[in-house]
Amino acid sequence: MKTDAGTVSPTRALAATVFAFVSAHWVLTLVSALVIRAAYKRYASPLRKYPGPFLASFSRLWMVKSTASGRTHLDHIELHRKYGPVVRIAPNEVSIASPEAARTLLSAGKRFFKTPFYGVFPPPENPDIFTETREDVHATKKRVANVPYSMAAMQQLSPFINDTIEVLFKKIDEHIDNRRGIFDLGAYLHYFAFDVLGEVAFSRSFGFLAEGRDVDNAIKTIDKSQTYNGIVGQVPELDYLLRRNPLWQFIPWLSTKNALITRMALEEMARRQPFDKDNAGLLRTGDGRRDLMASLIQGHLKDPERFREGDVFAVAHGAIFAGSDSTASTMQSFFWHILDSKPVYQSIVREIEAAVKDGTIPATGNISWNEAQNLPYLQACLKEAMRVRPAVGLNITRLVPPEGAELDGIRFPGGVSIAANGWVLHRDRETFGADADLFRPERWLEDEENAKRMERYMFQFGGGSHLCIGRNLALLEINKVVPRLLREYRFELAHPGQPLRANASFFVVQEGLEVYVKRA
Ligand code: HEM
Repeated sequence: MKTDAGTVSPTRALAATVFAFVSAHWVLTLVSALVIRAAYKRYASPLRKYPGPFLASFSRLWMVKSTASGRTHLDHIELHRKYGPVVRIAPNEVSIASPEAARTLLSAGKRFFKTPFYGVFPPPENPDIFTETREDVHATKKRVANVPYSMAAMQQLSPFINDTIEVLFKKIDEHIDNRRGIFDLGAYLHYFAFDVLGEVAFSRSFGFLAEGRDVDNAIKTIDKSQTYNGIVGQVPELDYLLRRNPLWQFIPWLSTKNALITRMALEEMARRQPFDKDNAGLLRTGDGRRDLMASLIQGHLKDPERFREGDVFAVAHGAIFAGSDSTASTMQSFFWHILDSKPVYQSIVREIEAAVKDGTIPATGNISWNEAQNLPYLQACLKEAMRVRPAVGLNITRLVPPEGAELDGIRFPGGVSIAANGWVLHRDRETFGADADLFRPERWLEDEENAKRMERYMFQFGGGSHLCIGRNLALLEINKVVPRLLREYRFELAHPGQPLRANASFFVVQEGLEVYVKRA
């Protein structure tokens, strides 16, 4: 364009030249822009001093790739062995290996808040206790939910667990009586954990045990959804293009709206309407049992403004997602480890037999929580299984508060993400000993003081204000079913020495725990 005087303005001339260059060399321009952006991310960040994979220093691709591989827990162990205690795993994120640092990171009141990773877990429009990232809202919801999740309340749920144990034992007996050979104990423990939660949450069994299969592919659907959450959670903005995109629901195999578990939760919500003080607790059979949904409805009736109807649904429904794969994975790890080592298995069987003989545990029928606590070797094996194979395989990630913070002597700037992975933390040799990689239950029994110290650095249930709300239920369930299985049956691995197949979506979902089983 010409000026009044008929000459071209220098600015316009420059713009025209740049435009012409970009049009002619757009590939080169795009590549250069990406390189500059990557270099900026790599070098301008205060995290540049920390080592890590090259890809991770300028993009989140390393995290996406590692999560998609299903073995991110193992990747993180390798990373820390290679690079040391603080590793840069994304431009704005480091992973830490120090259990002391992790304790501070997860402590209540230190203001390390959840990252947007959690916002990807459904339903984003109505977060539950796990997915809520606003700390004040989370605290309100958790206060209400803490009541039905307390150990006292859980003890009242024992009859639900007992009923489910009976179904499991009937299936094992049928298997033995019909001489069916290899028994997929891992799958049945998975069905058991899901059915217990159906009973506990809605007074309804999902029927996995009774049918001996994944009815309606419900478990697969949850696992697929968790895989999506884990991967997309690494780049949460992508969720707007994918699951939060209105077109997503038209892709039938991706939508979870009609999944068995969601359908059941919705049916139960509808069946219990209208919520009122008289009937909220005692709905199913008039036998006085109060399930989780009933207790949450009571919480809602007490404070309808702060714990809304939608929260009742979200928390009860979320319990199935948070509590089933996690509990199943823990039991599978426990069984695999004790069966993989003949001396360990023999010690545990000896302990159970002696406990029956001296009346510590009953010879038949249910075993109570308190009775199971009197089996120290079994308890040590359980703790050790949760140490070497914690059920959560992905990182637990928190944001450093804006003013920055110190973790185990290292100062981190505000706004960066800090990741802690249980598989890494639980292998810390200073805390757990030079043989921390090994499954060795005796470490919990050798020295009481040391056992207490190790206990402080166990993260299988997370920590601080986000400590797992379902841990009492999970531990109760495990302590009721595991000693009873060990008392009544004898197991042998069908494929000795073959490790479990493990895929970390959020939880480490495991397969391959196949055994020969006979009556004790
Ligand atoms: C052995 C079984 C279980 C393990 C290993 C486990 C593990 C964990 C871990 C590590 C966290 C913290 C996650 C984080 O901060 O990112 C967590 C949180 C949570 N878990 Fe569990 N869990 C188990 C069973 C259950 C059960 C049975 C339920 C419910 C019925 C449950 C419900 C929850 C909820 C709602 C949260 C979020 C707590 C919060 O943020 O305040 N979990 N769990």
